[in-house]
Amino acid sequence: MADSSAEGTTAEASIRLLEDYTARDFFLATENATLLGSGVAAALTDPDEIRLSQRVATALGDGIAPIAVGALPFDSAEGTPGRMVLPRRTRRAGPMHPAVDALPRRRVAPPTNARPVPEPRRHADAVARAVAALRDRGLRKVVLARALDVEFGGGVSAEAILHNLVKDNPGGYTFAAGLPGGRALVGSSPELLLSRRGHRVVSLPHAGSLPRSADPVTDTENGKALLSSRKDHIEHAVLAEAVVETLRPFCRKLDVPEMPELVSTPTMWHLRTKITGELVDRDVTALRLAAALHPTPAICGTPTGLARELVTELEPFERGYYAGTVGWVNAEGDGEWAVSIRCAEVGNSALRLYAGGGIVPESDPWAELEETSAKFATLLRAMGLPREWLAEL
Ligand SMILES: C=C(O[C@H]1C=CC=C(C(=O)O)[C@@H]1O)C(=O)O
Repeated sequence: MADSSAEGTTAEASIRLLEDYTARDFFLATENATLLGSGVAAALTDPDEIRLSQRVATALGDGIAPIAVGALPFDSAEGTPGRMVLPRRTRRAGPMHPAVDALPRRRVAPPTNARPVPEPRRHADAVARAVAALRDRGLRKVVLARALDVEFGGGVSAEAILHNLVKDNPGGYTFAAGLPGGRALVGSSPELLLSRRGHRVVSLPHAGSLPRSADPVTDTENGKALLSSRKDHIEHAVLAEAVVETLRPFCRKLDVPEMPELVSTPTMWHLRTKITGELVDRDVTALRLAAALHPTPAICGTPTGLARELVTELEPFERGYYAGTVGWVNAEGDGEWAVSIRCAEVGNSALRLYAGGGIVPESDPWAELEETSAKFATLLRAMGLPREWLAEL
C-alpha cells in the first residue's frame, strides 16, 4: 500500500525533502509547496497523452496511490512516451524559501568536455531558415531550441544540481523527474502550463524574453525594452491566444488580462499572462487539461502541426522530455504541471542541457542565439559555471 504524509510547513520539513531526494525520485518545489515522490507502486507509459491521463485516473481511482507524478515529452511520435509513476511514498511540505537560502551551495565538479549541438553559427542559420519558412509556409511562430552536451570525468550529481536550482529560483517550478536508465530531468521553469484545484484552473504562459544583467541600469533598461518590444508582444499574443482557445471549451468562465505583465527569473525577463478559469466539469483532471494544452506555442509554434514539422526539420537532435511538461495529479483530479524548460537530462557522467526561443517573422538570428545562451544560464549557474563559460566553447 502506498504511503502519503504531510510533513508540515516548517522550514525543516521542506528542506528534509530536498535532502532526501535521490535521482530516481520525483521532486517539485514551488512558491506554495514541496513534493517528493519515491519508489514505484505502479508505472504507466503511453505515447497517447489523453489515453495516459485516463489510465492514470483509473489507477488513482483504484486506490493504488493517492497521487501520480511524471513527465510528458515534447513529441511522443519521436519515440519518448509520456511516463507517469504512482509513487510508493509521497511526502509533502510547505514552501522551501526563505529557509533554503541559509544552506550552503553544493559543489558540482567542473566539466571535462562540452559540445554545443548544433554549433552556435548553425543555430543562427536554422533561425534564418525558420524565418523564411514562416513566410513561405504560412506559420505565425515556431520555437527552435539548441542543446549543450556536457561531460564530467568524475560523474555528475543530479542531487547537487537540484539543490542549487532550488536555492537560486525562489519563484520557479523547480523539478526533478526520474527517467528510465537512472537518468533524471532536472530544471527550474518559470512557466506553469496548468494548475487545477477544484473548479479553479490557472495557466501562466510565458513568451517574449530578454536577459537579466548584473548591471542594474542595463537590467532595468532590458525590462523596459521587453515591455515595449512589438516583436515580443506578437510572440506572446500567439501563445496567450492558443492557451485561451484550448481552455475555453473546458471552462464556464475565463479571466484573461488584456496585456501581458513583465516578470523575471534570476536570469531572464519575460512577458507573462495570468489566465484563470472555472471548470465546467470536475471530472476533467489536471493531467487531461495539460495534455490538451501541450504543446503550446511557448515551446512549439502556430499552427502546431506545421511548427512541429519545422522543429523536426531544423533541430539536429530529439528533444525527449525537454519542452514537455512535468507535474502531478491526485485522485480528485487536482494537480500542477510546469512546462519543462530551463532543464537538463542528467546521466551518471554527462548531461544534455536545452534552451529554445520563439521565432516570429521579425526575429533576428543572432539575437535569438544570444537568447538561448542567456536561458542556459539557469542550469549553468546551478552547475557553478559563469555565463562567460559558454563563449569559450
Ligand atoms: C523555450 C523556452 O522558453 C520559452 C518560454 C519563455 C519564453 C520563451 C521565448 O521568449 O522565446 C520561450 O517561448 C526555453 O527556455 O527553452
